Amino acid sequence: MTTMPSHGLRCLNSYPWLQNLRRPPPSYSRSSLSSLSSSSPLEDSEETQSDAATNPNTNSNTNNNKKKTDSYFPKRGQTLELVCESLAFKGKGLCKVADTGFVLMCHRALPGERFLGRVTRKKDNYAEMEFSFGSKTWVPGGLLKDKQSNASDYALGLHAPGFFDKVLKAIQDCWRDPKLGLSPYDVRSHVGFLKHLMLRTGRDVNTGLPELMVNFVTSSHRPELLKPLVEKITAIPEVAEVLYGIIGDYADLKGDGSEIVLDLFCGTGTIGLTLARRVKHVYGYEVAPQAISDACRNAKMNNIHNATFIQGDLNKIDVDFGKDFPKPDIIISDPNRPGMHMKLIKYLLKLQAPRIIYVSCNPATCARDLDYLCHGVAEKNIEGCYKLKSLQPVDMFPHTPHIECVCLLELQ
Ligand SMILES: C[S@@+](CC[C@H](N)C(=O)[O-])C[C@H]1O[C@@H](n2cnc3c(N)ncnc32)[C@H](O)[C@@H]1O
Repeated sequence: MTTMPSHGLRCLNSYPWLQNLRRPPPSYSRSSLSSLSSSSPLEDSEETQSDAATNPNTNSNTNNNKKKTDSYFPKRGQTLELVCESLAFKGKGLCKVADTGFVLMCHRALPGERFLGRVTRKKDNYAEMEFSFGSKTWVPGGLLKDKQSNASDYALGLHAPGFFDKVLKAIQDCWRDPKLGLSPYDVRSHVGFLKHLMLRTGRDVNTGLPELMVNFVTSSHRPELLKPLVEKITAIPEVAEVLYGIIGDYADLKGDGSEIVLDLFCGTGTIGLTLARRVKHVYGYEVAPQAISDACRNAKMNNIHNATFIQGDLNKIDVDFGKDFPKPDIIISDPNRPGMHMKLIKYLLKLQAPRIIYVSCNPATCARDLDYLCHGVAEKNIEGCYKLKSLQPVDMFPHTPHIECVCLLELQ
């Protein structure tokens, strides 16, 4: 976990009053996936690779008995022409060398793409590669002569250029202005302010219009320094957010301000706060003290007075948990990658709130927890009592294998 703050700009079309929310950077909101079991897709994909590598379908039987020549096994650093056949674990492209059928795993390759790649890592039976997308005129110097006529065949380019351009241009036009006092962060000296700019895209599900989320990661909490940049960006109409819209729809609030919302793993409180004006009270739980203080600050900045944020470890709840708040009508749960602890699952099954909105960045633990909530835990003699009513994946991390899912569970 890092204490590095980030400054997330949320300009929500449907919540024009809520302009100042902060959200933790991914490094502290999403811990690493540690719970892969032995039957994980990782192992499956490695088996597939090694089978395919020793039995490439282009050469099958005859080659099984024949010793592979040296040229069959790519060397580290070698550049090869590849075709991506399918996606494997973590979204890596399962690719084959065009001539020999040798299998390689490649970050960011998509099925159907033909491209040039360089071998970065070799294991016993397969290799990993990386490749850089660029304009179609990009071909490594040494290969330019040979490949020039085919260069237009290669699928290159990470995202449609131009989509982020307006935001990038607005930021580039002003961040170097000495009057603003902004400096780039230096990783060696740890001096400077601006670390990363994260741009994420989505589409309004109703209108189909593009939307952008802009996240500044900085070395210290100095929102006043970012103000001129934020003002520039908020003038761009596509900067908006869909996740909160889906959660709002799933919450299906009565609108009479009578409901209690429990926001578990609330982080900086963004989800609960988007609902707060239409409910009686929001209670947020979160383990990180700095996130709790950000949540309180977010509430204050947005003049929200019916939200209470409580610091506590949801993996260590005991019989007293729940005494600080009335029975909720709606529970939001947005755990990090390991998902919910069994103690919390048991608590939720006992509490029986009418509706749970489960937000997850890890489909594996999301599926596990939904299964527990719906079907119970047989080995612990616990019965499930929820029904999955709806599930909406949101592409919060375009061009990566990661996906955010919003799930609506209703008490049966
Ligand atoms: C995916 S983020 C949720 C972000 C949040 N919805 C927001 O808007 O900022 C998960 C959050 O769970 C918190 N967390 C992780 N483990 C926890 C635990 N055992 N108990 C309580 N909170 C925890 C993390 O610190 C992080 O803020």
